[in-house]
Amino acid sequence: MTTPYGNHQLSIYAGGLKGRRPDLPLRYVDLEARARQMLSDEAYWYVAGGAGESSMTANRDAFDRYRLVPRMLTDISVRDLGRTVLGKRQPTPLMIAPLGVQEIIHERAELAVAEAAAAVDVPMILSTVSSFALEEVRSALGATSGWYQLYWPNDDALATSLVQRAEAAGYEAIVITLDTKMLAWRERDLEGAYLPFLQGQGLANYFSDPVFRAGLEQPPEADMRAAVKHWSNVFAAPARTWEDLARLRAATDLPLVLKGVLHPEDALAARAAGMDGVIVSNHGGRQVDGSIAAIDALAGVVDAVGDQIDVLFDSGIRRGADVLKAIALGADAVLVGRPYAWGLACDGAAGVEEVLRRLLADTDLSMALSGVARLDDMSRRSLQQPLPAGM
Ligand SMILES: Cc1cc2nc3c(=O)[nH]c(=O)nc-3n(C[C@H](O)[C@H](O)[C@H](O)COP(=O)(O)O)c2cc1C
Ligand SMILES: CCCCC(=O)C(=O)O
Repeated sequence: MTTPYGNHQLSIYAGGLKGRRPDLPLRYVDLEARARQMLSDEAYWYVAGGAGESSMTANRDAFDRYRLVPRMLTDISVRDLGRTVLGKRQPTPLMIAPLGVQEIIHERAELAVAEAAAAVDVPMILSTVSSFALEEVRSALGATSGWYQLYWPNDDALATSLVQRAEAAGYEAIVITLDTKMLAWRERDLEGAYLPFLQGQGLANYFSDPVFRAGLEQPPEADMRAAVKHWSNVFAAPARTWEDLARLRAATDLPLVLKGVLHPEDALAARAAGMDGVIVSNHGGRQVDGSIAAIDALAGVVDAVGDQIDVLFDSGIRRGADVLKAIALGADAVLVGRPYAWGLACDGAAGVEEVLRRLLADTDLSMALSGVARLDDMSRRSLQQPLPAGM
């Protein structure tokens, strides 16, 4: 994608102003506040909350300790935000992060997000715990790429079924999320006694799966409680170790990407297990509170495996400079999470689309004003070493 709002000051401001609607504030904090008005307290806190506050806050504070060092008098009149991910060129560095159970945010949930992703041609990673079945969401994406995020169930036949359904539907890669063998101690959700899955929300992929259904005495439509109980038994497998990846590797020809990698040695283990990529992420501070800020883990993982497998990044991307910093440190692409959830809450597909367009415009302008014309030319030379905490 080149120059979303052109090069002339008037067209840049006209482009930005076009999107300036009272129901979709421009600043992140205002957007989140507006979304909060649209949501129940429980749903808002489910999205906004973490496991405690420490790692969520650290994700943002750490970004501020990396500083761009702009260069002057380079030709930035024609720009390219494109990146190559898993061997395929995409027009922007953004991908849609898998966020589960989106029906608590908007009734059209992942279908609305898929339409927005298609409008901006940003590939979407669909969660296993989605509110619409993976086949329907794939259709809503049109020609835009989709990846399928697997919560690796405690039943090999179900895992194989989900992965093969994703492959048949046209998803181009499988993301295996490793950091959620169980949900963390999340005080906000515990306070509200809130777990939407227990009402059957976010379980469309399971309820439509023949292997899952075969494990039930009655279909979910006839006995929801039993179906939810079965889901909680099969959702995850705490005993799984690196050796088990071989069975998933054998179940599909699609590229496999591990999400939730923070330690360079885990990145090396991923490569040794034949994985095609990793996503450096602390799940937006929702799992191990007190874990390293995700951006602080990125350089170590890139240095360990970045020349051999793809390294993606999420957890704390809010504005253009964040995208640039992650790419400069060596990420091939970045996943956008909570910001699009707020766009979805405020205005469905149109809200998500607008949030993505604004983030791209900011990324384009910040890149250009840093003196870089092609995102592929961002490197650690554009960054100051991180400042010590508290500076
Ligand atoms: C409401 C919500 C639901 C999420 N659900 C999933 C999920 O189903 N699968 C997954 O791999 N990650 C899930 N995540 C984590 C995101 O994919 C991503 O790692 C995180 O949102 C990044 O942090 P940020 O949104 O603060 O940038 C979820 C995050 C949120 C906020
Ligand atoms: C049981 C799946 C949880 C979804 C998720 O990953 C999250 O809420 O962070």
